[in-house]
Amino acid sequence: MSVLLEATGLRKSFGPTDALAAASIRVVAGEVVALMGPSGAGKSTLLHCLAGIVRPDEGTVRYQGADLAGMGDRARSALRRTDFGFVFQFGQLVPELTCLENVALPLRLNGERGRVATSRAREMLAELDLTAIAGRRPGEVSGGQGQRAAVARALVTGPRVIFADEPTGALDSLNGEQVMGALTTAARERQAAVVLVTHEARVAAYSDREVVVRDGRTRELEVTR
Ligand SMILES: Nc1ncnc2c1ncn2[C@@H]1O[C@H](COP(=O)(O)OP(=O)(O)OP(=O)(O)O)[C@@H](O)[C@H]1O
Repeated sequence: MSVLLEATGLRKSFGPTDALAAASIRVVAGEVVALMGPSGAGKSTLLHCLAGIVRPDEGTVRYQGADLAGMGDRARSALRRTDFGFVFQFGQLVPELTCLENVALPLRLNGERGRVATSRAREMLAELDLTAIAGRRPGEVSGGQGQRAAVARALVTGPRVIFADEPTGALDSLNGEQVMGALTTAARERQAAVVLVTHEARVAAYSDREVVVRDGRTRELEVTR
């Protein structure tokens, strides 16, 4: 199995708060990893370090062998656009754009022509059973539909890793199940890895592997599925 991401000995402080104390993790191609643990344990900070959004004070993050700290800001931003996808708790779709335009947006930002971007976005929405809402704005769809559109937007560029921070945190359990089902099925079909932050066991149950974060430290949990 090829290692996509490898973080070792991560430390990160925000003023007097040690968000990460000694965090290490490996993510291989195509696996779904859940970062579990109590509120304030450092899960989101770890996710942000892995995605090159936050720079750790100590330790290294390697993506396909390349140290993120050794890349310039532009190279890191380009990597986030081409190789990574993101799903957050509150979708963060652009409210003025339709769902179709939202899903096409990452392709447009990567320089894809409008017609090609629209047609791929349409296919992605269809795959997630969202054709009916293509022309609606995020304010005109349900929370679950909006989150699935956010999943479509994260997947449309064909990323190698999808980072999902509490993607079902604002949903009821039925919608949460649908979003997790859509995210993990589509990711597995594409051999994309998913790094998922959650504190809910039923959400973590969609993962292949659980890593517990406590007081900024990581611990691998043995799970049998
Ligand atoms: N930008 C920031 N500035 C100051 N403190 C921060 C910042 N980001 C995180 N922290 C602090 O670092 C610690 C870890 O936060 P983090 O968000 O990583 O935890 P978490 O496990 O994701 O929590 P939750 O489950 O509540 O989202 C917390 O004490 C938090 O208050």
